[in-house]
Amino acid sequence: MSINQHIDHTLLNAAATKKDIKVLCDEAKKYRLHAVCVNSYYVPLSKHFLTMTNIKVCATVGFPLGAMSTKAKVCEAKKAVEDGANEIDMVINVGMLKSKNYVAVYKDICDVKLAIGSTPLKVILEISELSKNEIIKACQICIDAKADYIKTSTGFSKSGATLTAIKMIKKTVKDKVKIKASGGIKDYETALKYIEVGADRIGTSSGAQIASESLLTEAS
Ligand SMILES: O=C[C@H](O)COP(=O)(O)O
Repeated sequence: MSINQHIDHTLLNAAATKKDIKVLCDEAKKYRLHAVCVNSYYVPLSKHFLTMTNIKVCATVGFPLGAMSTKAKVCEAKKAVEDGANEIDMVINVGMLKSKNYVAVYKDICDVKLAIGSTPLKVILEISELSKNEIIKACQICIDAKADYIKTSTGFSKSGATLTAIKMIKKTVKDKVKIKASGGIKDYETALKYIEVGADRIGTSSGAQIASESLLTEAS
């Protein structure tokens, strides 16, 4: 499979306009990317721009802090799926993980999972905020909660994905949960490295750039 089918082309800035979402969707169509990833408000508009294509729409939930009530996340996730979202990217309750309230973290994920049925659920850990042990604990909770993907980062914290973290996550989850590397992945070469160490999906605001570089590389 070429790299374009691993890419969630992402636009999550608060100031993103309808025009910006159209550009995002047009780029996803041009390069036949796997999905666009947008804030949940923009799901209907993205579905509209992607009509008659098989490009998925991922909606973020509890983004970017993950610090709201589980009920609020459930409500946002349900509405996004009703609006046509094909995948949900939710942020864990980072504060509860760091407080060792693992039941709250688990329940937060389980309740969203239950609310969205068979829609794939990606759980964002925000690894830049976590120690190595906290990342491993979060991975184990994601396995127990039957998350479909572990996603490293929101792209809104001090740093994003690292190859070291992906290797550690892969070692912990093996093939039980897929991995989405995200945050700071800006070029084709870097994206490939993430796939080589175990990422199944790349979340990036540089999806068009990466896909265009991959075409140039294949052509040369
Ligand atoms: O969800 C993915 C991230 O927001 C993308 O991060 P990025 O803007 O650093 O590419």
